[in-house]
Amino acid sequence: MTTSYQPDGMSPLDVRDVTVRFAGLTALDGVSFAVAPGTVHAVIGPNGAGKSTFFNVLSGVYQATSGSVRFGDTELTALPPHRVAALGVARTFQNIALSRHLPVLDNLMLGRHRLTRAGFVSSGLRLPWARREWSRHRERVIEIADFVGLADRLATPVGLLPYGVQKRVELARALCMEPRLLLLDEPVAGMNGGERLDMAELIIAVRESLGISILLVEHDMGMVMRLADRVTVLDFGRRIADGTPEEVQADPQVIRAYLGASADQEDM
Ligand SMILES: Nc1ncnc2c1ncn2[C@@H]1O[C@H](COP(=O)(O)OP(=O)(O)OP(=O)(O)O)[C@@H](O)[C@H]1O
Repeated sequence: MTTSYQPDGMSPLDVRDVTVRFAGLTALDGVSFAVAPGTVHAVIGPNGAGKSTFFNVLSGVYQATSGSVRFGDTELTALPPHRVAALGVARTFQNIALSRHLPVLDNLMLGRHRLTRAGFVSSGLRLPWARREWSRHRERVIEIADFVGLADRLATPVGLLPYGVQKRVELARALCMEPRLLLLDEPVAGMNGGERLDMAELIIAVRESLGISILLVEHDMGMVMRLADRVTVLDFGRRIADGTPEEVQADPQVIRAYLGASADQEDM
């Protein structure tokens, strides 16, 4: 399971030998793995393992010290965040990054911005073509809101919604970018049990109905085991395992590094 990396030639994402160093600290150390199209791939590991650093490299926020990340035919590592987004890589954040005072609909329309011709948000809808474009995008946004179960919340300011519903709005906003790859950073953090199950169902629906590949960083192991087709495990910046949830769960190195760490914490 932890044998050296073999490119399969058809992955939407090929990560090869990615290393990230910050002034003397190696946050990622030669990490390689592949995300197969239309799958949910989880990246897990104890605190400080390098998961967020990896997401930041993928979305263009950090530059890798060395290595390559190919999305289809495109090398992502040298691109700034807006260019990565333009290729169809959308991201949600650990902490909700929405405009709390704006209604759900407006937040979702902002997610559409990169797909517009001249930016209807800034053009103020003065021109007829801008109005037509706005209507077309609004229709699609309403479809997406319906898909994620937000159709009756479109006029509500985001800040007034329960936390679990706000996380749903964030996912919907990412979908409004019509991504090919969705990066979900701890999508159920801070949620109660019912909200977690709802979010798990929604993530499965996104994969099955929309065929979008999903890369997931998540601490909730139950969630990872339920959702992921494949799991990559990091520890101190190194890949220590890569396989199906069952394979990874049974891997002694993973038990020691990750599950062992949480068992220690429970004992404390
Ligand atoms: N901008 C930065 N400058 C310096 N060190 C950093 C920076 N970002 C991350 N690190 C360090 O890199 C290592 C990996 O951190 P990272 O946040 O990627 O881990 P993580 O697996 O996401 O952890 P957590 O589960 O706690 O979010 C840590 O030692 C962290 O302190």
